[in-house]
Amino acid sequence: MGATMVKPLVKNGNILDALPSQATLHVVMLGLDSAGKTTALYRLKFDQYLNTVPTIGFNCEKVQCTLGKAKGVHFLVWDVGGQEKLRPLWRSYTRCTDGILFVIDSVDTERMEEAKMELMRTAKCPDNQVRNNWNNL
Ligand SMILES: Nc1nc2c(ncn2[C@@H]2O[C@H](COP(=O)(O)OP(=O)(O)OP(=O)(O)O)[C@@H](O)[C@H]2O)c(=O)[nH]1
Ligand SMILES: [Mg+2]
Repeated sequence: MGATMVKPLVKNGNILDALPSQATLHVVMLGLDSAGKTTALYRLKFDQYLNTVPTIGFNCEKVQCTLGKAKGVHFLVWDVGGQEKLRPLWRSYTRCTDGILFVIDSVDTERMEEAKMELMRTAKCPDNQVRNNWNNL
């Protein structure tokens, strides 16, 4: 499992240096079905590997960073179902978010091209272009 940030919050410099303390940032987790999104979310939230079922709709958890430069920052993580029939809905989740995590199952080589296509489609969406504006936080 791996993840790529396709909507960076700042153009230059360390993203963690730019985070206001005590901020709550909205992050959307995307990726093909069975990529491991919900598993990763529950690992972040509960520090455990839990059994999952395919997500129809979304899961949402607030995760607080307790270490390092991001200490005190909260992330509201939206984990959206990755089945093909659900992917047209991704845009409505990414439109007003601070960041996107794209999760890939690195051993699923047969679907790597499909994952790449969906990642590129997400990255090219005009709503998801880089913005460099902290005024709304
Ligand atoms: N071996 C291994 N299995 C994993 C890993 N992450 C997830 N899995 C398994 O892969 C399956 C799918 O994981 P989910 O987290 O439900 O996948 P998802 O991306 O949320 O899938 P959708 O909700 O359908 O979009 C489950 O059986 C997990 O236990 C991992 O890092 N390693
Ligand atoms: Mg899921």
